[in-house]
Amino acid sequence: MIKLSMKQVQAQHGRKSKQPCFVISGRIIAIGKFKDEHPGGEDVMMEYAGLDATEAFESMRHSESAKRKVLELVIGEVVEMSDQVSSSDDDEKRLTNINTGTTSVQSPKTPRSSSGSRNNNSEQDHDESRKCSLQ
Ligand code: HEM
Repeated sequence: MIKLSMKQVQAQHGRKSKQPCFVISGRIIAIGKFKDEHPGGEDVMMEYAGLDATEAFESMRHSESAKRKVLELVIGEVVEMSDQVSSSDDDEKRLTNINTGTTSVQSPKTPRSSSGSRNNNSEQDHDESRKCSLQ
């Protein structure tokens, strides 16, 4: 079972992806195998690739067996990444903000040798925060 945010479903499982999926009731559904057999046609299925198809699915008043079929095609669930972050600790919040910001662009250009002058070597690279992850 994979866990993705809605944005990731959109980015990784859209029409043109290897494994198109849509979401029904928070479940990520692989369209591929079933789309050719779908009594309502392949096109309507692909139209929702990468999107939330819950309303469309419900509005067509699918039968119980159609609903069971949906469950067979589940490959994962949608989680909103921001919900996963523990908010119990102020430090964590701060690190998370850094993570979603621009931390990755710290180039380690601290000249150790050559010029010899260590004057302004403010070693900001000690920043442990980069180890923090959103998972
Ligand atoms: C994995 C998801 C889906 C499954 C397993 C599925 C399955 C089925 C099945 C078994 C039927 C035959 C009638 C029934 O038993 O209810 C059906 C009909 C239909 N489905 Fe889906 N469906 C899915 C998603 C969708 C979506 C997203 C749409 C978009 C609108 C859609 C549109 C339709 C339509 C229009 C029909 C009626 C076809 C007709 O009677 O001519 N289905 N579907």
